[in-house]
Amino acid sequence: YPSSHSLLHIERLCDSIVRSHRDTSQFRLEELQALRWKLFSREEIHAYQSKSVDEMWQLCALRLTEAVQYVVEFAKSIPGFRGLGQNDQITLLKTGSMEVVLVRMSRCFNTENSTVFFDGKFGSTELFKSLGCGDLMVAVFDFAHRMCALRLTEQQMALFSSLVLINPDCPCLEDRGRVHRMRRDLEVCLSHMLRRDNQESLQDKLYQKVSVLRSLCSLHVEKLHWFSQRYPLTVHSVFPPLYKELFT
Ligand SMILES: CNC(=O)[C@@H]1CCCN1C(=O)c1ccc(Cl)c(COc2cccc3c(C(F)(F)F)cc(C)nc23)c1Cl
Repeated sequence: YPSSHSLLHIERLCDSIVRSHRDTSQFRLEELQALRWKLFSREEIHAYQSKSVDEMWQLCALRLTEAVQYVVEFAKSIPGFRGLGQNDQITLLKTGSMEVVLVRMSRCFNTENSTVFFDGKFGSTELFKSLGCGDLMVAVFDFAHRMCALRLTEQQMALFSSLVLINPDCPCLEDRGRVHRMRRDLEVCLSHMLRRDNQESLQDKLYQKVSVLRSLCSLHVEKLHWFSQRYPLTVHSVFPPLYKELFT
C-alpha cells in the first residue's frame, strides 16, 4: 500500500470513504428523521418484553448481522482494504465491525427521549428487558448518547468509522505495516477534514471514543459468549453464519 501524502491523494481518499459510507449506511438520515417519533405502543413493548431470552437474542442477532453486512461492504470499499490478505481483512472485521455498528447506531438514536431505531420504530432500553443483559443495553445507549453529543457530520462519521476499522493494533495481523500505512493516511484525512471544518478540537475526542469502543466491544463479546453458553443450539443453528464467523 503505497502511502503518499499529496493533498490530491488525501482529498481523493476522503471523498471515496465519504461516498462509500453514504452508500452503505443502511438507513438514510432523512428516513430516520421522518420515523423518529414513531414509538412503540405499550402493547408492542409488552410483546417484546414477553419474548423468551433466546427469541429476543435471535431477533437482535438478525438485525445486528444485517448491520454488519453493510459494514463489511463499507470496509471493502476503503482504498487498500481489498489489497490486504483475506486473513487480515477478517481479523480487522472481527474486532471492528461491531464497533462501527455502534458508531452508526448513534445516527438512529433520539437523544430527546433516549430511544433507538429497532425493528421499524423507536424504543428505549425497556424494549430489550428479556435479553437479560441490562448492563450491555445501558452501555450501548450511553455510548449512542455520547456519540450524538459530538454532533458529527456524515463525512466525519465516515472517516471515524474507517479509523475504527483500520486498526494496526489488532492481534495476529499478518501485514501490520500495510495496515499501519493505511491507518496513517486515514489519520491525515481526518485531521485535514477537521481543519477544513474548523473543528480540530474534535480530534482528541474522537481518538478517546476509539478506546471507549474497544472496551465496550469486549463487553459485547463477553455477553455473546455468555449467551452462546446458555443457548448453544440457538447460536449454532439460528445465528446467521456471518455472525458466527465474526463473533464466536
Ligand atoms: C438503529 N439500529 C441499529 O443500529 C442496530 C444495528 C442495526 C439494527 N439495529 C438494531 O435493530 C438495534 C438497535 C438497538 C439495539 Cl440496543 C439493538 C440490540 O442490541 C444488541 C442486542 C444484543 C446483543 C448485542 C451485542 C452483542 F452482545 F451481541 F455483541 C452488541 C450490540 C452492539 N448490540 C446488541 C439492536 Cl439489534
